[in-house]
Amino acid sequence: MELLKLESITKDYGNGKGLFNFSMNLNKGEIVGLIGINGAGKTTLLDTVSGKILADSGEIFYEGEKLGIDSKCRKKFGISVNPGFYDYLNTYENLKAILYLNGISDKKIVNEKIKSVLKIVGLENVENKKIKEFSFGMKQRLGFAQAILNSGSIMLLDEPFVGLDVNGRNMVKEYVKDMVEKKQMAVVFSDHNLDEVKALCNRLVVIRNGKKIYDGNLDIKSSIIIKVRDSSGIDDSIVKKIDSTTVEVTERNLNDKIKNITKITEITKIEKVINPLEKMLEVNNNVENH
Ligand SMILES: Nc1ncnc2c1ncn2[C@@H]1O[C@H](COP(=O)(O)OP(=O)(O)OP(=O)(O)O)[C@@H](O)[C@H]1O
Repeated sequence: MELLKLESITKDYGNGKGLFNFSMNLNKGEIVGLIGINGAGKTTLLDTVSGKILADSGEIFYEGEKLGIDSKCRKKFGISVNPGFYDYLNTYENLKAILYLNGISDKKIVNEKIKSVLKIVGLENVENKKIKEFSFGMKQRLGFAQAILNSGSIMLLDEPFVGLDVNGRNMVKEYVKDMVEKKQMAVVFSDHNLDEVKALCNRLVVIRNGKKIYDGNLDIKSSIIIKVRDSSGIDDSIVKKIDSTTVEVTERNLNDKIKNITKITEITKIEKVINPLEKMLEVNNNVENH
């Protein structure tokens, strides 16, 4: 079932930076990995959806209902991004503030919820520690605790694994998988690391220069670049012709395709294997560095 639909969201910061005509949907039970290099637009996308920043144009629908693009609307579907902290307050007080903002003030309930979430994120021993004394990894854990307390049917996590040790990363993965399965919620999380993303998500969205360049499953076949004597006679439906002596062949049914090519022309060299996702991120890198 579709929970969220984004239609042509644009947030233009100028100089080609921001988010451009970004559309996607989000269904119950999905864990979407949002991947892109630094500056690709991941945070802008998550902040636009959460209402932290205001988009220039576009539409957001929640369960088919059209919402405005101002932040107040988001409250109704309990979305969470890693929020900021009050540095001079301690762990308990920071989480209490989140619960108060969500209308939960009963002392007993507040206490129970905070104790339970601190146990999940492994911060139960630093309940009274001020955030200004926290390490980066501890802040990431606290950010995840805040996301848990804030989350309703959708959870948005901006680079939740950065700065976390192996235990911390596993804690986030296990919690997310468990919640999505039990509560049928939907999660979108961003990261640069393809392996980390693949280990958690069941759908992948790749963003480059503020635009969506891939949206689909993880089962993306690598392709192989083959140098041939002459590509002119090769059927376009079998391979992708790059130039007169180079073709790109996807790994699926590779042997059959190679047999077909060798019937028509001579293969002179098999050059390299390309993982399309890595290629997308590499190209992105080059573009961003210009
Ligand atoms: N308030 C702003 N004003 C102007 N430009 C901005 C603003 N916020 C972000 N940008 C620019 O928009 C682009 C996208 O930024 P964003 O933070 O969404 O990228 P990101 O994919 O989350 O990057 P990272 O992986 O480094 O967190 C970047 O080039 C960034 O410098």
